[in-house]
Amino acid sequence: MSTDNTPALDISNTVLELGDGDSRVRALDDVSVTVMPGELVAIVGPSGSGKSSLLAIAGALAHPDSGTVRVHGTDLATLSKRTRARFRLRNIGFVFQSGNLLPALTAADQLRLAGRLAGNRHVDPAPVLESVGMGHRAGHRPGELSGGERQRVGIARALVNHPSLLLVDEPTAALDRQRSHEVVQLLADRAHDAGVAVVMVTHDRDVLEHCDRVLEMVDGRLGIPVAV
Ligand SMILES: Nc1ncnc2c1ncn2[C@@H]1O[C@H](COP(=O)(O)OP(=O)(O)OP(=O)(O)O)[C@@H](O)[C@H]1O
Repeated sequence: MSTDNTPALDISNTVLELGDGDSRVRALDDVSVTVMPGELVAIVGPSGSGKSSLLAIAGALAHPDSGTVRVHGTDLATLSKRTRARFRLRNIGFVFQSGNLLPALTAADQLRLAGRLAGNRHVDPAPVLESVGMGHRAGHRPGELSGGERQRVGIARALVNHPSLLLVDEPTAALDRQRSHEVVQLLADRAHDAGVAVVMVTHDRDVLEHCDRVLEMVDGRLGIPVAV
């Protein structure tokens, strides 16, 4: 049961082990973190420290060996495979490194498809594209867009079903400095204005100033907050 004080994401004492035999790795080692609606939280840390694994369990793409993951009060482990897929489509948005758009679809159709997959047949892409400054590019395919524009369409697609939680993996990897600031400022605005909880993995220390909290992962452990 969720209330206004319910965290958008509540990860508690999770352990995730990957691989077999001698190559078995503890990707997450007793990780706990709570993110409230309206917060933009950055996760930084060295390569292999477990950042993607954290996003994977938060997005119900992987299941921890122990510990719990709650999204807006729902314990993901209590959902059947089918219900979990529907829950993910409706409540969690994903933004990937380079937008991850389908080459053949216009910006508007990327959003319509995301809506339909979540059971939303009557999505109106225009206001969502407008909200990320892409209203004038609704009819363009990814090949006709710049890297920053593609990333914005990717964010619009992730927002089209009004998720309570947005999981963002290296959104600035393909962008120059100015575009990087614009994209992360956009994520901060969505968090603060629409109350979406945003968890962003990044190597880009330049953009941390836009974040409400920065947490560092080292060897599968989530450490103390980093001062920005
Ligand atoms: N499928 C897998 N099988 C075995 N080990 C894995 C698997 N996926 C990841 N790992 C290991 O788990 C650990 C955490 O990986 P993860 O991808 O979460 O790190 P990361 O911080 O996201 O790294 P990067 O910044 O390079 O993307 C690493 O030691 C990695 O080698």
